[in-house]
Amino acid sequence: MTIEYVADSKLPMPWGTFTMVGFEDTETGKDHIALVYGDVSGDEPVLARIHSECLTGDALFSLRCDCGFQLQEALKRISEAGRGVLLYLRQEGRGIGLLNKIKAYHLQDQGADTVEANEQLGFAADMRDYSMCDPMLAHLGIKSVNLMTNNPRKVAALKTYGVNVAERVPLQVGKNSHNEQYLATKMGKLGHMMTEEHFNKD
Ligand SMILES: Nc1nc2c(ncn2[C@@H]2O[C@H](COP(=O)(O)OP(=O)(O)OP(=O)(O)O)[C@@H](O)[C@H]2O)c(=O)[nH]1
Ligand SMILES: [Zn+2]
Repeated sequence: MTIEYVADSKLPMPWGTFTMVGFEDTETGKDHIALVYGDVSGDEPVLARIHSECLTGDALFSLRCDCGFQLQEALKRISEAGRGVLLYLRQEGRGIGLLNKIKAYHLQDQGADTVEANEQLGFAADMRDYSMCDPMLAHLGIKSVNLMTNNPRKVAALKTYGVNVAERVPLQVGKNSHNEQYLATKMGKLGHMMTEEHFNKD
């Protein structure tokens, strides 16, 4: 994995003006971005979201998942905290790509759950790679993070790639009648930590 900084610019958003930093993985040609808010230098852990691309949820308002809601909530919390970072990783569909995710959704329309659908297509339940995160954070001068996620396996994977996760911060938003089953499968089969009380509060 070779991550190279390419360019940065301002990105005004509804929650404030972030700095968008573009990186390229020169081995795969994939691009990834960091959205940085405030001063993220120093020893104090930085509030962070490591978000995997979900075109349908993040950009197209899909209610099949919770991704878009989590993206917005994370950006809002970062701006409220005054400092933070969101890494937006281009690994759509837990790493299987957009077209395979549509195939997986088709299987889910016929009754499979999110894990079974991946398996029926010949993929593991989660094909994501987090090796780009530590070099991206290092480039930004971030030493440790308080990570917004419900996924303890993501925390464990990040630690094996050298990311210093000081704390896991729950990020439960966006539950609706279309994604109830999907969220239940994430809890039952993928180990996500979510509680009814948390959803009720959001
Ligand atoms: N293969 C597949 N990918 C999906 C599906 N629904 C969402 N995704 C992808 O899942 C990724 C987000 O992962 P999630 O499992 O929702 O959540 P997480 O990032 O592991 O955990 P959190 O940090 O708590 O959000 C994005 O890349 C989505 O495109 C699905 O049904 N099948
Ligand atoms: Zn999604």
